[in-house]
Amino acid sequence: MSGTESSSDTLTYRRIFPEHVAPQLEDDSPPTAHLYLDRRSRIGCGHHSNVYKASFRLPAPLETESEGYAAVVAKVAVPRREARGFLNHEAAIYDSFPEYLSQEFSGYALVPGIKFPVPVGAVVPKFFGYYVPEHDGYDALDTASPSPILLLEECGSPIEPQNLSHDAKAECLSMFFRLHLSGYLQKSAFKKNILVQPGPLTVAPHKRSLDSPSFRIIDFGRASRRPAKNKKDWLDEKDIEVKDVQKVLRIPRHSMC
Ligand SMILES: Nc1ncnc2c1ncn2[C@@H]1O[C@H](COP(=O)(O)OP(=O)(O)OP(=O)(O)O)[C@@H](O)[C@H]1O
Repeated sequence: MSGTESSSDTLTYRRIFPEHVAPQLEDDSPPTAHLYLDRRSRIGCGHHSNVYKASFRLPAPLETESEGYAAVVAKVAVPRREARGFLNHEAAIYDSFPEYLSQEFSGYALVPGIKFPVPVGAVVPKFFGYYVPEHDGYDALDTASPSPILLLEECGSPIEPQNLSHDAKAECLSMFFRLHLSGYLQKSAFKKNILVQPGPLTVAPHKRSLDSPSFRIIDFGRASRRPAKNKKDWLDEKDIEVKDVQKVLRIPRHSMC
């Protein structure tokens, strides 16, 4: 992959995750994608990273039927070892997520703690890969080198809990239940880590609208996976996370069963 900061500034990166090796092109060259990144397109920042809107041109014909562009966000770590560590960990978590966690609306289901069926669908952004600068002996934690890049689906802006309907809050909470059921704790329950964007309308004209909001949980730099043994601590942490999310969403305790 090559990354462009300005028209005259191109860097080459290689994909670490997903690990699978794409088939070589006929002339034996590796497939190449292009990321068009402009520092002026920053849309978010946290304690450990900056997040930019970017355009990602996929290699053809390997990743898609035809060559195409995807609107993505590029998350890069600030120059601190700890931040690089978080980004590495987050990339491994995204790489391990089952595919259904990033698939759009897929129906209704009963989830623990909620008495009525809730919509189930994507919980996390789609993962477009984790890339490191291409040079010998590259050390992702060495802050003298450019940061690796985590490429994700763009998922809107942070929620404002006071503006959310009852149903929307139930949907956000149920996303955390689905994440937990899939074996993950996010461990950073803040409103800035739940994003909302216009979602697909189920009735004509089927365009995207905030009348049908679409939510995603982001920021998995501190996330943990359910251990095979000694699950007690994990289950306790899960209960704490549910309470934290309820607080963030301003859901009164007595409304849960
Ligand atoms: N997939 C995305 N789509 C749209 N905006 C995003 C996305 N990911 C991150 N952002 C924006 O960037 C901000 C910072 O991202 P994030 O919370 O992942 O950074 P961080 O540095 O890991 O956070 P922390 O402060 O918890 O260390 C988010 O609050 C959000 O506004």
